[in-house]
Amino acid sequence: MSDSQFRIESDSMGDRQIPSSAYYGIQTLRARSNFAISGIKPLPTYVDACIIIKKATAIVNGKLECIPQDVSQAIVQAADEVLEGKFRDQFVVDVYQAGAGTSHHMNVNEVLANRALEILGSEKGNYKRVSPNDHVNYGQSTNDVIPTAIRIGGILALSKTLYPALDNAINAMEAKATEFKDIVKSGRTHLQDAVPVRLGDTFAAWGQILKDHRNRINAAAADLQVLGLGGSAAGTGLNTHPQYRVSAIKIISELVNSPFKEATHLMAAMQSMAPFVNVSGALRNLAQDLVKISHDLRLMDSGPKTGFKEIQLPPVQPGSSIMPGKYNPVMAEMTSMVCFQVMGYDTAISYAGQAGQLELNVMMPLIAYDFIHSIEILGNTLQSLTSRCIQGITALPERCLDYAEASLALVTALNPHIGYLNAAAIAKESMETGKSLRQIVLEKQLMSEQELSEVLNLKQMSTIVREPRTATTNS
Ligand SMILES: N[C@@H](CC(=O)O)C(=O)O
Repeated sequence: MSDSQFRIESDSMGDRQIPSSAYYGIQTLRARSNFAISGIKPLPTYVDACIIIKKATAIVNGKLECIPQDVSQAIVQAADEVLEGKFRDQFVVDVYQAGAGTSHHMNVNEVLANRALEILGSEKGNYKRVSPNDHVNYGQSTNDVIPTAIRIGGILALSKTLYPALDNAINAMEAKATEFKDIVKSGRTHLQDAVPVRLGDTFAAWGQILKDHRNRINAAAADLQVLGLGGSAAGTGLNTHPQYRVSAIKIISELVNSPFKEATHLMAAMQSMAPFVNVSGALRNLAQDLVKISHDLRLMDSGPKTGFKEIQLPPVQPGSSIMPGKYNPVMAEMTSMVCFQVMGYDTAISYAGQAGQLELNVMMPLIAYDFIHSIEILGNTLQSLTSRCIQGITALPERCLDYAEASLALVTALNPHIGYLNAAAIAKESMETGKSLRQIVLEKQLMSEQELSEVLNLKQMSTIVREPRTATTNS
């Protein structure tokens, strides 16, 4: 390549050739060659969060005359361009990188500085005019910017991806609860026949489970609103203007449209990863119940000829490369796998979360990726599961009723009338002789026909007991 394809940049370690077209600079270049680890680049939401911080700090540092006005404006314009989706291929440092995230942070500083230089009519790399460290990073350190960016990234991912997906999933479950409210099916506990339930209530319960998780996640996420920006390198705020912190956080709140506030103690906000561990725990909790739900969907859909087949999941693609006409519960299978990944991320986040030392936790790049990715893949999964599976589920009411009627656990309803031991003997005889519960009870003259019909009423048995009904019964 000819020299014009490169510019020379220098740092404390010497000179390096940088491709002329690149907006990143020498620190990014070094990090890129040091960390050829996973090939995974920073998540766009994480880049957004970092750029939002840089935009807010450039505005405030300009107003406070810590950096020149024109430089401030050019950085803000550069930040806006990145937020619009430009220069995204310039964020190139591997997820597994320098502790604390200094490499990604410098990548952000360099891209903004070089684009700001262009906006001001200067050459990329002319860092005397706009410096990644002295201007874009004025009053900041990786150590306060990155924990702030993870918080903002978490809030962005929750509000754009996970919350809407959870709300859709909850609505879909509630719609199915209404649609299937009269369908009686056999309950199963220990995977053995149990007393009857309603298919609608199965979906209503899942809706409630998801609602409870949304509340848990939302409660845990309150901690993400507390920012330690302004602490700079060690939480003391060295090199920051006294009015910078409050103003920057105010602007961030406006940009994200979410009410952030200052940390009570900047060192605490820098050292402790507890907010991420806490939200990640809530995500893990959701993932665990989602695994349960997706496994239930697979069981209830199993068949078509040799399984439960109480419900039909909508076929979305041919299931087999060799078995023709087979449709597999692929959306539920995918859901389980994503949930296992979320649980894995939570384990990694908890290891990283306890690995802080003295003023800093340097494991933040891992936390940033795993935390934001967890939220996003859970959100995307729920969105796809809802639209491609839950909303299209149909029921097979006769199949459900057949199982419910065949269940020996129906005998449970006889307990209050003939006692547990008599009921157990009837169930045993029914199992051994193939006679129906009804036939045996009548043969033994334990109850009248009319009494039996009232007690062995599957609709009644599967209706959830609620306060008014209890009150009527008691009165
Ligand atoms: N993480 C760096 C500081 C920085 O990049 O701002 C350190 O403490 O060495």
